[in-house]
Amino acid sequence: MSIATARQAYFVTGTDTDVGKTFVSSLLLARARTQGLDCFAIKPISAGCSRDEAGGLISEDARCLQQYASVNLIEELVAPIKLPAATSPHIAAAQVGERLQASRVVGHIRAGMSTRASRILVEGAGGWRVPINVQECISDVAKQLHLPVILVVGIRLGCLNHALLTAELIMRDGLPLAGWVANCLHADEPFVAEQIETLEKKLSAPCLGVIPHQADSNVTALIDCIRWPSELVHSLPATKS
Ligand SMILES: Nc1ncnc2c1ncn2[C@@H]1O[C@H](COP(=O)(O)OP(=O)(O)OP(=O)(O)O)[C@@H](O)[C@H]1O
Ligand SMILES: C[C@H](N)[C@H](N)CCCCCC(=O)O
Ligand SMILES: [Mg+2]
Repeated sequence: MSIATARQAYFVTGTDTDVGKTFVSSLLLARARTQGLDCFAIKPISAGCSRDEAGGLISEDARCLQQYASVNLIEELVAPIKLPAATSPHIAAAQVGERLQASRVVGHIRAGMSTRASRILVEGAGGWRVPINVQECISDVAKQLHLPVILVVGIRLGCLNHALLTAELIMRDGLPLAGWVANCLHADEPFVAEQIETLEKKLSAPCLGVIPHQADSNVTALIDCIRWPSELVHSLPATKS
């Protein structure tokens, strides 16, 4: 098995909710797919699910991720925990009389990850320290999985503080930050280049891509804007012997 086809799995977090974790994960899947790699993503906790005609819960994130995956997982594996309220997972769970537990969430993810693939993503819920119960956060799920982390930075005013705090916490939690992605959420955002330059200087992990605002949300047109962390390793210049 070559390095390119060896299994690589990452936990995808963001500087906040709605910063493009699903969008960037879809883009990474689309890229892996064009490289002929087996890939899929799991969205372990989906809060804010809509309802189908039969009253069943729909995880829009999971549907989007499945659309770009090349490995077709059953819905229960892609989106094992679906909650109707569009709020923090611990509140959404309490609304339906449930209590989430990191070890059980991890069990669901491991079940999904037992499917063979070269590239696997696990999308978090909101940002790194989003509570899943009174004691535990979504970061505890990532920690128990021991996965390297990809940080999606939604480029907007305030993202520098959020990105630097998140990167610091990921490393303090003992997980490697495999890379970060600058996701341009808005077409008319001022000082985009300056903010990205600041992050390049202050974050120790590599930038995996700068994703422009894409009005029609068509990720396929953007596959050259991003790299998987392993691709950066391969693009490093060879050392002289
Ligand atoms: N580069 C972009 N260009 C245009 N629209 C974008 C871009 N990135 C994200 N969006 C849009 O912003 C919205 C939020 O993105 P997304 O759903 O990926 O966020 P998220 O971080 O996954 O949120 P959640 O915390 O709910 O999982 C979506 O409507 C998405 O299509
Ligand atoms: C419902 C939403 N789209 C996310 N899935 C959950 C976001 C939780 C954010 C909690 C918080 O940081 O205050
Ligand atoms: Mg999402």
